[in-house]
Amino acid sequence: MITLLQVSEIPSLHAWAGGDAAFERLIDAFYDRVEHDELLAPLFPGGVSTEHREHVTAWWIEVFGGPATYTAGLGGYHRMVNKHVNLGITPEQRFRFASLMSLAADDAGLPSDPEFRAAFVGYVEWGTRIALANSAPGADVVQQAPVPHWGWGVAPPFTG
Ligand code: HEM
Repeated sequence: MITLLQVSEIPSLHAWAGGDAAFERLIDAFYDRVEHDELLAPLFPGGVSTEHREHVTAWWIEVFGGPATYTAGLGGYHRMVNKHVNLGITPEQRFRFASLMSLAADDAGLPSDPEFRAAFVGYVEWGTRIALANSAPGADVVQQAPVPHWGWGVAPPFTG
């Protein structure tokens, strides 16, 4: 028998993933892979700093429904978007970035259920395509927007 959750009972993706600690593991695992990747490492000369890892972790936590620390303390969407301006990300780099994110989710022991991973890769696909577009030289970049709040999409968590 299938149990349907009331909308108010559906956990955030942040809670389902395991809270802040899960995103810290995810982003560390991701950048550990980036540092050894021939396509992505050149974007981070000298390696990926602890500060960068912490900032990106805060972004992901906020997007997935945790505390809004990136907006409150780091500069929000405006800061993030300007970090990508003029990077000139190639389609190959975008695809590698998205692929390493999925592998890092396994490395970090994030939930592997189909619903969570569908939402996860949905955000990765969306975010990397926006980063690619914004990074093109001369791109018309939207400077101010709320940090997105990602959700479960069409498939809320399966509880049996
Ligand atoms: C879901 C997609 C993405 C998210 C959520 C994301 C998130 C972020 C955030 C939050 C920052 C700023 C960190 C800070 O505040 O200091 C950042 C910087 C950066 N991102 Fe992304 N990013 C994405 C896609 C990409 C892609 C596809 C690439 C390249 C292949 C990329 C390369 C970089 C680089 C090189 C920086 C550092 C720039 C600098 O400090 O000068 N990002 N990213």
